[in-house]
Amino acid sequence: MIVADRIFRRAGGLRDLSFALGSGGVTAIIGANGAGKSTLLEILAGRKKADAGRVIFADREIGDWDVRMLARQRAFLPQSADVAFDVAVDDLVALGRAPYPEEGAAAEAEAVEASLISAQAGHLSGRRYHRLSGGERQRVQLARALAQVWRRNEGEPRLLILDEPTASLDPGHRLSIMRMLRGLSASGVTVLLALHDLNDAARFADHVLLLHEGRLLASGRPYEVLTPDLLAEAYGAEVDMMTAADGAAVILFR
Ligand SMILES: Nc1ncnc2c1ncn2[C@@H]1O[C@H](COP(=O)(O)OP(=O)(O)OP(=O)(O)O)[C@@H](O)[C@H]1O
Repeated sequence: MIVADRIFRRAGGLRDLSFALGSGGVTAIIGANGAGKSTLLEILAGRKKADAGRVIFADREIGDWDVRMLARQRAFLPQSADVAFDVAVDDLVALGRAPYPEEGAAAEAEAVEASLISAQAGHLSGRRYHRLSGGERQRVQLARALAQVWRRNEGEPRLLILDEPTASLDPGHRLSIMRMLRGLSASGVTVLLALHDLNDAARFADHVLLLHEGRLLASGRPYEVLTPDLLAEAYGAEVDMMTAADGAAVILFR
């Protein structure tokens, strides 16, 4: 679905990053502050250019995509998505439907409502965005990204790129959103997200990419990447690994 081939970018510090991700599944990009996660996601989304290397999305170089066609197949939620003007929640989420100008009002309303519900924000319909809390805003922004790739029929290849989508959420909402993203990935949507919560990466990701100082330090299944040695190298702190009652790995930094 998406291939990064020897990505190099000076501003962002990325050095020789290569990997390939198939369709579906959840991939978590982890790493310390400044490791290059946001820069990498923006390059993969086609919003920033690499100085060298290529990104191939669905068999075509990302820069060769028609802008509207790309917007229908991949959505990107930046780390600090916000809006400068006052706007109604539903209108903000409806911006995600901009790549579908042929769509009627009823279909747009259906997409907006479904996306708000998926993002645990259905009850925020009708509110003004600027009167919401930080976590509520983050869920509405996520709904906008979901609306962008929303389909009545599942199965089409789609890519959702999310930069720390749960950073402002309380534990209950965080878990609900991670479960929802897993469900989406099971229906064929490829989910690629930057995460700081390594326990969520352990529990919900199929694949983990560990960045360290702009390089790919490790890539693989969570149990292959989330090891004490690799985490100590990437984060500069010792970790204890435990196992939760449901068998999930629990990572505790000392
Ligand atoms: N436009 C830019 N020009 C110069 N340096 C940049 C630019 N954008 C990012 N950087 C630098 O590149 C490095 C990687 O930044 P990036 O935002 O990708 O890190 P990150 O892994 O997402 O960090 P965080 O966990 O703090 O969000 C940082 O040192 C940052 O200061």
